Amino acid sequence: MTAATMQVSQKDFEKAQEQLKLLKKDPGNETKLKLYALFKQATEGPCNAPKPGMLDFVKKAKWDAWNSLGNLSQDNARQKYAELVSSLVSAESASQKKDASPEEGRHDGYETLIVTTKNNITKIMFNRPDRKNAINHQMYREIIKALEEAGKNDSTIAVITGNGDYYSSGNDLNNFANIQPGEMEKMAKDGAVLLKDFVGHFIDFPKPLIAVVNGPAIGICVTVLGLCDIVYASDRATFHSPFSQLGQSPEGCSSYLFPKIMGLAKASEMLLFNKKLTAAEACAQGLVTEVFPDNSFQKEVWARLEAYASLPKNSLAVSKQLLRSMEKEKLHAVNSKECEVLTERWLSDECANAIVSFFQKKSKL
Ligand SMILES: CCCCCC/C=C/C(=O)SCCNC(=O)CCNC(=O)[C@H](O)C(C)(C)COP(=O)(O)OP(=O)(O)OC[C@H]1O[C@@H](n2cnc3c(N)ncnc32)[C@H](O)[C@@H]1OP(=O)(O)O
Repeated sequence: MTAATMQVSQKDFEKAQEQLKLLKKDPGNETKLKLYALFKQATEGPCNAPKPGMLDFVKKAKWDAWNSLGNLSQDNARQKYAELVSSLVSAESASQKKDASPEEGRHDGYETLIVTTKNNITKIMFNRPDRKNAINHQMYREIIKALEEAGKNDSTIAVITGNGDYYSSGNDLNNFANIQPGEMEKMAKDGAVLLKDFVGHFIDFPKPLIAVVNGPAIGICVTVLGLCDIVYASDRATFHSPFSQLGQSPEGCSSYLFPKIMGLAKASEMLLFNKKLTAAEACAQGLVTEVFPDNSFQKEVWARLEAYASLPKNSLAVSKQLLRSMEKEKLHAVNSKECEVLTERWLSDECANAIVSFFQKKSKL
């Protein structure tokens, strides 16, 4: 080795020591031992320390690592140390770049959702996990936009799911907060227009629409399940539509579809008496297509959906439309009626008291 290389190597060695301190991720014990051994070899030469006792595990491991370098020269040890640090720095910066780069196929322009198209599937993921994916006004509008995009793009199927531990806790009750007395009627009317449009987009969705219910589901996100073509649920999911508890009334065409799906008595337990169903109960009553163990839920469901999404796209679309077309007009009429009734409910004392009670409970915690 020439004097010039030795100089560079010494400089690199010092730089590497500084770079090592800046690493954010622990490189792991094996690498740390290698670094330790190379550092000792580079600064002190071959191992000259007495061998530690068998039970002094840490010192023994360090000694073994240093001793294993034998007669490696100090220059070579410095060089190898610098190379190892450099590889750790490169790996960390590559993984940071990967984390920062947008998810493959991710659609722009959404704040409350993550929308992606991959493997012929457009995935619409509720993304307010810290609010249990409660649906605020912006999110209603973004879901409408995402359904419009998914209906027109090249994907074969669309999937709705939730990010985090909840599927969705339904309507964000803040949609009813901070409304001045004189603005109540406007709030109710605007809310009904938005809701009708939202549910209308589920009724008219032209391709297979699949709900992947990853956790508890409440309110509006339960009722529109009747408008989805398939509902897969984790065994951690629950289904709750506490409308009378909230002084409200059913929406999402559930007043018509739930009795058709599960029979009038079971639908009444859910929609009138706030009965919360487990995933197994919802499956037995026909609202859920199949339940999967939570620990294999994502793997099993997405493998199945990818297989479905490789089927002929146009055949699936026309068949879905055939299955739904007889009911479409009826469903739009039901949607209009439900929104009309809800407009009145939102102006009722029963509803106002329930909302106040939710916020009072929160403020007491
Ligand atoms: C255009 C309008 C259309 C309206 C359509 C009609 C729709 C009707 C419905 O959807 S009715 C259903 C409404 N939803 C609820 O009543 C659920 C209310 N939330 C809860 O009961 C609980 O938060 C919970 C059971 C979902 C979760 O309980 P827990 O595990 O104890 O978590 P937290 O309560 O601490 O939740 C964390 C954080 O999120 C806030 N949050 C959760 N859900 C909602 C919600 N739906 N609206 C507003 N905020 C919600 C919760 O308050 C916590 O906030 P904090 O950290 O305290 O600030």
